Amino acid sequence: MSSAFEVRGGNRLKGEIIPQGAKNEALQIISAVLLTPEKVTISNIPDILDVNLLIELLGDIGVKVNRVSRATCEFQADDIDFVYLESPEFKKKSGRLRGSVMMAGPLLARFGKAYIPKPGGDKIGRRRLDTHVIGFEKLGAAFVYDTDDNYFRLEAKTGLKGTYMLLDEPSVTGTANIVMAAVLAQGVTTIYNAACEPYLQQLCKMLNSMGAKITGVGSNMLNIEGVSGLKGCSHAMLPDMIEIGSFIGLAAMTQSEITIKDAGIQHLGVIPEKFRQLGIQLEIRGDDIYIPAQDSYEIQTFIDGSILTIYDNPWPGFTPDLLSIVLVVATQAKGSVLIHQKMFESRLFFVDKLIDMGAQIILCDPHRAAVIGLGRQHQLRGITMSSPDIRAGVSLLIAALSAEGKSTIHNIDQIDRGYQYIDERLRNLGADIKRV
Ligand SMILES: CC(=O)N[C@H]1[C@@H](OP(=O)(O)OP(=O)(O)OC[C@H]2O[C@@H](n3ccc(=O)[nH]c3=O)[C@H](O)[C@@H]2O)O[C@H](CO)[C@@H](O)[C@@H]1O
Ligand SMILES: C=C(OP(=O)(O)O)C(=O)O
Repeated sequence: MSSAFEVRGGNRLKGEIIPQGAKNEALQIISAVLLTPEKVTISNIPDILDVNLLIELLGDIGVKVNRVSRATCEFQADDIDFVYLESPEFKKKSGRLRGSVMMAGPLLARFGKAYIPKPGGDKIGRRRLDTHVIGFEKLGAAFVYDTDDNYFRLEAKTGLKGTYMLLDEPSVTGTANIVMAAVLAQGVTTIYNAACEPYLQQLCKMLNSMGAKITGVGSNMLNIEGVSGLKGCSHAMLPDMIEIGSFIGLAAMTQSEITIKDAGIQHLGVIPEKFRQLGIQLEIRGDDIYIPAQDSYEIQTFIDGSILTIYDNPWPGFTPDLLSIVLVVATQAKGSVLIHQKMFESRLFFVDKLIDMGAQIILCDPHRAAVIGLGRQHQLRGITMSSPDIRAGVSLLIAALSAEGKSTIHNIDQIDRGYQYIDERLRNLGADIKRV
């Protein structure tokens, strides 16, 4: 696969775009197929690197995978290969994505053992697995940590037992992992300070349709009454809220008129409101979001007139995965905003590329960047750059599409791991972008 995008900026885009199925939901849902020997059918699967890699990994460990169409897949986990799970090949491959850690919960629950290699995913700061492992331990599993190759071996010789636990932090993948382990544990598990992103709400909905008994879905206190087995089901992924936020940012930055179709508005939480705080006009039309072409947008201040701060928080707070997008959109707004990325310590360094393009940004420290909007007084300039992580990559792509002249973005595997056919879909809206 080619590894760069060549973009000529400045085109105003126009048209409709349909969001892909949610990447982070897909990684949980596809891991959950390991919980039953029966057939599970999943639809609205995004055709992206991370998800395809997880599906491949499941196939490698013996799950029968039938890709009915690009977006729909049938899985049947009735014959798991534990020898492969301990092999160097598995360690290497599963280390390429973050989502593979969520195979551990289901495997531990159903077979009493699991392995977690050092997970991949974005290099955006420390990403510890303590919440996952301590949660499994509370359910009765023992673990051995191999410090040489960062490998966890987990075992639950006498099965898992339900318990009360208060999580140290509401980890998204950690909560998913513990929930998937607890559904087959003996007795009742209560998880307090649980993450409750729509990804998790969807996972719980799916597990309940398989016969699990989970209550409190959508809150930070989940109650799970263990059952002895789960059956097959069908599940459809929600639209990807991070893609939706990215498209809102794209429309504003390129002064384009775009309709985002079937956006699953009721699941977007504060996302539309954060873009409105940047002065962007959005109209909710049924389940679509219409963004009119806007010559300018002005960042709001707080009620007392002080400078706006946009920061991340666990759901229902604003997702950290959209802060890079908000930051890039602010570079062309009127006014100023402080972007505070609380969760990750290395996610803002990409601003040096935006500064090279002519944006006015002060990186205060690794977590905070002050953006002084250009208010369209001049355009950003195209440059050659490399995408450090998935969301910074898309933010740079948005900057390039709004910039004067040619930009080249390298390391676009980072973008492809989360955004389906992005170049083709942007070309359909009128963007000048090609893979080189
Ligand atoms: C595959 C997947 O689903 N990835 C998502 C998942 O990653 P993931 O599940 O890995 O992220 P976690 O929720 O575990 O936490 C992310 C980081 O934030 C820190 N943290 C977390 C909670 C908190 O209250 N305070 C805090 O500082 C953690 O220490 C960690 O460094 O959730 C992240 C946080 O929404 C998203 O960025 C990732 O896109
Ligand atoms: C950080 C992200 O992904 P991952 O957790 O897979 O690295 C993301 O989706 O923005």
